[in-house]
Amino acid sequence: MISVVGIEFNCCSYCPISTGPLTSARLANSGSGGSRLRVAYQGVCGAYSESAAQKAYPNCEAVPCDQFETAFEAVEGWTVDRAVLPIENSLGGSIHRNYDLLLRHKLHIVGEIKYAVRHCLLANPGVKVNDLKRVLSHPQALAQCEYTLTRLGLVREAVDDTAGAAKYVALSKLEDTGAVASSAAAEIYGLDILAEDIQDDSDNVTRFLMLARDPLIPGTYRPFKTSIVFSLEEGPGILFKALAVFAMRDINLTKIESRPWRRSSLRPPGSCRCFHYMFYVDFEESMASDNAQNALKHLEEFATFLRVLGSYPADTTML
Ligand SMILES: O=C(O)C(=O)C[C@]1(C(=O)O)C=C[C@@H](O)C=C1
Repeated sequence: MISVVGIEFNCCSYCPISTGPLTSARLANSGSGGSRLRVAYQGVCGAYSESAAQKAYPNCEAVPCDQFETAFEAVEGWTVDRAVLPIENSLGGSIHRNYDLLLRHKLHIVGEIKYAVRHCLLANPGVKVNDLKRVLSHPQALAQCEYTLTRLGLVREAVDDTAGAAKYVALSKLEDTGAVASSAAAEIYGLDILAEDIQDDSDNVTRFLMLARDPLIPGTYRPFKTSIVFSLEEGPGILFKALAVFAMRDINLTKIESRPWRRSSLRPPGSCRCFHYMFYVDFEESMASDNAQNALKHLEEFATFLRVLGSYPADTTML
C-alpha cells in the first residue's frame, strides 16, 4: 500500500510514487536479484500491459517502465529478465514504435500473448458522466473507444498509458476529467466506473510480444510462429516475389507491416530515393522446419537485409 497526499493506492512494490516507474536514467541502479522472473512492461500499475505480463509469466514480478525503450534497455542491461510489449490491436492496428524498436535493439521474440482489452470510463467518486468535459488515456485506448467518446462529446487527451491517466485523475482530484482504463486501475486508484466495455467492438484484443536476451530453440511439438524483418532492392514485382517464397511453400502469413527505414547512410551511393522500407512479416511455421528455412534461403536472393526476430509458440487461444 502506497500513501501519497492522503490517497492510498494498492499498488505493486515497483512504482513507489517517490521514484515512479523505471526510466532509462535509473536503469543502472536497479539491479536484478531474487528468484522470481522480473518482467518489464510499459506503464504504471493497472495498465493492460501489466496484466498481459502476468498472463504471459504467471507469478512474475512485473516491473513498470516509463517508455517502451526503457523496457528494451532493462532486458539488455540485465535489470529484468523479459519484457512484454504490445505490438498490435484488433481495432487500433499496429504499435509502430515497437516495430521500430525491435529493429533497433537486439532482443529476441520468445512468445506472444493475446489479451482481451475491456475499457471502462473512470472518474473520481461522486463525479457523473454529465460532469465530464475531458477524458485522458493512451492514444490506442482513445482510438479503440472512438464511438463512445464522440457520442459523449468529450475532449480527448493522450497520455503515456491508461493506468497513468487514472492515477493522474485521482491524484489531481479532477472533477471535469475522466480516464479510459481498466477496472483494475479503477480499484487501485480509487476511481468509480461510470461505464464498462466502452470499446467500439466487444472483440478488442491486443497482441503482446514476449522479449528476451536469448532466442528460444524452435520446435515443432506445437504450432510455432516466426517473425522476420527484411528490406528489398527497388524494382518491379520485388515485393511480390519476396512474398511468393512463402506462398509457393504453403506457408500462411499472419501479419505484414512496413516501416520507414531511417538509416539513410546505408542507402546505395547516389541514390535519390527518400523512401526506404523495412518489411515485417509473421508466418505460421517454426524455424525448426525445412520448409521455413528454404523459404528464408529463397528470400535472401532478393533481400538486401534479413533478420529473424524470433520463432516462438503461437498463442492459439480463442478470446
Ligand atoms: O496503456 C495501457 O494500459 C497499455 O498497456 C498500453 C496499450 C497499448 O500500447 O496499446 C495496451 C493495450 C491497449 O490496447 C491499450 C493500450
